Amino acid sequence: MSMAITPSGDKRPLALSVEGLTYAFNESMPLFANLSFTIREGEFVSLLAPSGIGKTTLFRLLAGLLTPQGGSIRLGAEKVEPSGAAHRRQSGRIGYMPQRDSLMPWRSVLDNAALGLELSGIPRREARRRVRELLPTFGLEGTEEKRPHELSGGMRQRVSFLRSVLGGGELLLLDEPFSALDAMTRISMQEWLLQIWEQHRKTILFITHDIDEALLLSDRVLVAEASPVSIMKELAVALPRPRTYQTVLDDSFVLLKRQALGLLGKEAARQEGASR
Ligand SMILES: Nc1ncnc2c1ncn2[C@@H]1O[C@H](COP(=O)(O)OP(=O)(O)OP(=O)(O)O)[C@@H](O)[C@H]1O
Repeated sequence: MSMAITPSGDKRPLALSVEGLTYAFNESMPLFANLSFTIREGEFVSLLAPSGIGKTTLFRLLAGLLTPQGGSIRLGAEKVEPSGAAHRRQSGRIGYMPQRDSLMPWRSVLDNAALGLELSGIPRREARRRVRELLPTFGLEGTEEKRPHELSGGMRQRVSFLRSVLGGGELLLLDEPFSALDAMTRISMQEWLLQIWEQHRKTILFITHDIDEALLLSDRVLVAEASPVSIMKELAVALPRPRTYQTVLDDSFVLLKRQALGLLGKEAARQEGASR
């Protein structure tokens, strides 16, 4: 169950539905205890969580790589089953973008970005055609034949994101994709992601430690404070779109951030104060 600070009248179908999820690697340290939350189709949801809380484990559960010890996970109407035919069908329905790009150093931008499509059985020629079509939108025009070491960190993350968008079905899991970037690149990547998302409206679950990033990008922020994660606090972000980095200076943003810090408690407010 999640505790909503703003009621939602959203009627879009559910893209992801987690109900009563329970999981522990060992009994003395449960990671999830009866956790429930949903994401609607086309929604951008951030999960604001400290390190070590179990986000990688959550992603593995959502992708059907681990079996819940209690509760259920549904992608659309279909239950995630960690084995058998259902899992094979589902494995293409989730796209995953890790913290650091996992591009293959010997492959060109074109071939790296086409990899997700190739793995889902699309012939190489067709996969490359689809990548070429999207390169300008992703700010990667003219980089087709470059190798990853010839690109900046931001460009590498864009290639990685392009691969996830092309290869990964209806739900994209983004695992702190900008945390390794310097502050300026990070801001331009956030603005870029806002633009891309507004064009594609993919369903996104975005993990971050950064309150500004979560509020700037999302429709809704879920807050996981401590292990085991059980009831997540929830904040609806009703800021108008399109948003740009300037949005963080608006009074309505500052008000919302104050609300978020209140939800997160004193510890987060102290850390936030220390980092300014
Ligand atoms: N295969 C495993 N066997 C036993 N314990 C595990 C295993 N995988 C993870 N853990 C433990 O579960 C906890 C959560 O791990 P997880 O990697 O999911 O956290 P995380 O939030 O992704 O961490 P970080 O932000 O540091 O990447 C950690 O204490 C970790 O040591």
